[in-house]
Amino acid sequence: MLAKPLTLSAPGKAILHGEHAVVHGKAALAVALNLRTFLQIRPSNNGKVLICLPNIGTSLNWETVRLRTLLTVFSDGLDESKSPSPEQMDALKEFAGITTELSATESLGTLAFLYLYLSISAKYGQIPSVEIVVWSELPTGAGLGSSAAYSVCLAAALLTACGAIGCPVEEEKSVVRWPEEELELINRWAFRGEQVIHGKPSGVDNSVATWGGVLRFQSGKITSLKRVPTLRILLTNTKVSRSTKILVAGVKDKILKFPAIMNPVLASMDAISHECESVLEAMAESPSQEYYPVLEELFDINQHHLNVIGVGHSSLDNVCRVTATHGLHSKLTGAGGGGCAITLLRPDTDPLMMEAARQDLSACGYECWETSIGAPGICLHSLSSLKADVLHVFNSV
Ligand SMILES: Nc1ncnc2c1ncn2[C@@H]1O[C@H](COP(=O)(O)OP(=O)(O)OP(=O)(O)O)[C@@H](O)[C@H]1O
Ligand SMILES: C[C@@](O)(CCO)CC(=O)[O-]
Ligand SMILES: [Mg+2]
Repeated sequence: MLAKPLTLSAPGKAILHGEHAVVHGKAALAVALNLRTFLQIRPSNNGKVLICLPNIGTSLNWETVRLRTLLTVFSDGLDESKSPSPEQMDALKEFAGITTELSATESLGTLAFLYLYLSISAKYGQIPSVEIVVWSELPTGAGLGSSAAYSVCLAAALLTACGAIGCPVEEEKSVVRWPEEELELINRWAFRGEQVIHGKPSGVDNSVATWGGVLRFQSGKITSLKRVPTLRILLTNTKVSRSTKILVAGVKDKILKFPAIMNPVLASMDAISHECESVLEAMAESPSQEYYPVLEELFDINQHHLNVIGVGHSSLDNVCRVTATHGLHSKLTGAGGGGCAITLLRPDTDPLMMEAARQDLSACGYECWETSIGAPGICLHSLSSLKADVLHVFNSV
């Protein structure tokens, strides 16, 4: 099916408000970042499937005839709205020889790939021999949606290789996107990849990686915000590792243990997302500095809430404290427990003060960088449009 190599990419995301609450049916506001995951898929004629994941130091390959033996486990319930079953996951773990020797990072990335490869192959009756390389500008497991960008890239590449979606070509365009109904299919399959990695994802991260821009997400309903002001955001990676799956499970336990205490907190997080959306709309309508104190206060309140539901970390509190000494407001983003924080910058934030804040954060061992928001979702690239560092990775593996 695949005639030539394809290169595609999907963005990471930052959640402004609503992380964790969104898993329990509340609203989240999320923005696509200009940090992306790139995937190259190449047709192969050696009867093997190879996956190379340089970010996590993994390179694995399997004979397609061996993969074919697993298809029966994946051919019941071919509806893409089904969740991965425990039997399917056990079969994959046994096949891939996943034991405690493999780190969770490697095993989850491998399992998500095998799950999507076999489910999409079973559904569309193809078992393509391909080589796949995935490389990301995003830190892995740091709250910026690396798992969703990975799942969206895999879903788009495998659906294209199996002929389930077309390969959009527009002469003279360096970047092209799939039509809306094909994006919906990519997003549905990517959600299943996220289920392998996260356990119980809400779907917000894969939706942002698929559609890009700025989204409100609630109970599976995706609304693109058409008019948003230009926001400046500083990202800080505390480099404290954590797992979204474990954090999401911890919040669920707390809600079950203390429903009367936790549910009002989730309701308040929902109200914060709605309030923030109204403020962003008003700012887009008539830009004014007067909205910033409101956005900053919402960051502060939500950061306290996230600590209450048990997803804070001393390193994240430290980012808030350090940035506050420079008059800036921060909160964790994504699953928390370490990983990244976001700091709101005003259009007129003094560059010297910003530099002082960055130096203080670096002195704590954190990495920080300013990012722009609202990047495009999953897209196909022409080789000539790829940046040198991305090309270098693909040419060297
Ligand atoms: N580029 C990549 N190569 C291989 N595996 C990846 C890559 N990016 C993400 N993964 C997989 O995703 C897992 C990290 O997912 P996790 O959901 O815990 O973090 P995140 O998506 O970065 O943060 P959050 O979900 O809070 O936004 C890794 O352990 C790995 O299995
Ligand atoms: C923590 C969480 O709300 C966001 C992770 O980026 C999980 C999810 O929505 O799937
Ligand atoms: Mg994730």
